[in-house]
Amino acid sequence: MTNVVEFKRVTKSFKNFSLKDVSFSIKKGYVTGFIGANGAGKSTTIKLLMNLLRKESGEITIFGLDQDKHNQAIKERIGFVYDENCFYETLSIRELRKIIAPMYQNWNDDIFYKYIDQFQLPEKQVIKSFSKGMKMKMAISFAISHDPEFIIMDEPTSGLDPVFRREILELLHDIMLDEQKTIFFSTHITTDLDRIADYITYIHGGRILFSKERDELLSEYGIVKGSTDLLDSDIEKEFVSIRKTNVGFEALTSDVKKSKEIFGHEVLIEKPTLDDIMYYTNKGELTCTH
Ligand SMILES: Nc1ncnc2c1ncn2[C@@H]1O[C@H](COP(=O)(O)OP(=O)(O)OP(=O)(O)O)[C@@H](O)[C@H]1O
Repeated sequence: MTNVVEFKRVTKSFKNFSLKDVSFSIKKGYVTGFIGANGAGKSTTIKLLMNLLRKESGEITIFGLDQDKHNQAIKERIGFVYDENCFYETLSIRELRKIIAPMYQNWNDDIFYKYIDQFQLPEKQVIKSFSKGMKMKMAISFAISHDPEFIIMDEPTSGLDPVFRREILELLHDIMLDEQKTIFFSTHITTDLDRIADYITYIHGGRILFSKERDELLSEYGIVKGSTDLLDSDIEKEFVSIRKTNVGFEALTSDVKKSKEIFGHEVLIEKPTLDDIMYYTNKGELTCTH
């Protein structure tokens, strides 16, 4: 399987935060959801990917090309949607199109107007009068009209109501009907990923905790529930993290098979949600590092 992106041991430090040896890849032809808590390093990673920030060490290749040597050629093939609106707000869509379209060799007005019409965006109205949802739809329309093969989005659904979110996810779904396209997007809303993501990359405290196929992740991990009498210190080490209450324990395992071997039918093992995996993994990390 081809990788569109490879991060190899990338580091970047700010005064109070650093990305530490970040390595992961993004598979061609799939949707990868990028999850992590507030301040985990998602936007920083995306800015590094877009070459908007300089890395301190490591290597980033996109389409097999070195990011620094082929910056312009790479940008032609990427559509980028950023969470903060960087469009000039006193312009209208029509005026902005005149500025943005000539920047791309492959700009395609048929694609652009298809989405402007589909989203019912007013072409002549100033952008500052748009709602958050309209701005996001507009940003996506601009980002995909040069027919990019790789689309990167920083929190495209954040702050949008469920109807807008569903529309954005349907648009992403449409884009993915072309099997050559790849999407990488960050989000806090893990239920959005249930609808669309094939792979999940999880960042926590500037480190990638896992980057895996979603179905594989959800079948390897499980929530184990049982009586605390079943636990001892060795068994507890088998879990990512554990929560004890006065009625028993609840824990996340990253190896359902092994938990079944250990406990047999004495526990209940449930399928986790991505939120469960994030919650228990965060908890485990905190237990290990503090
Ligand atoms: N230019 C900068 N200078 C100093 N610190 C920065 C800078 N950019 C980001 N940071 C810090 O790096 C950390 C990670 O920020 P980042 O925006 O990557 O997180 P995030 O995962 O995208 O969070 P959120 O989900 O809240 O948007 C934060 O603590 C932030 O304050």
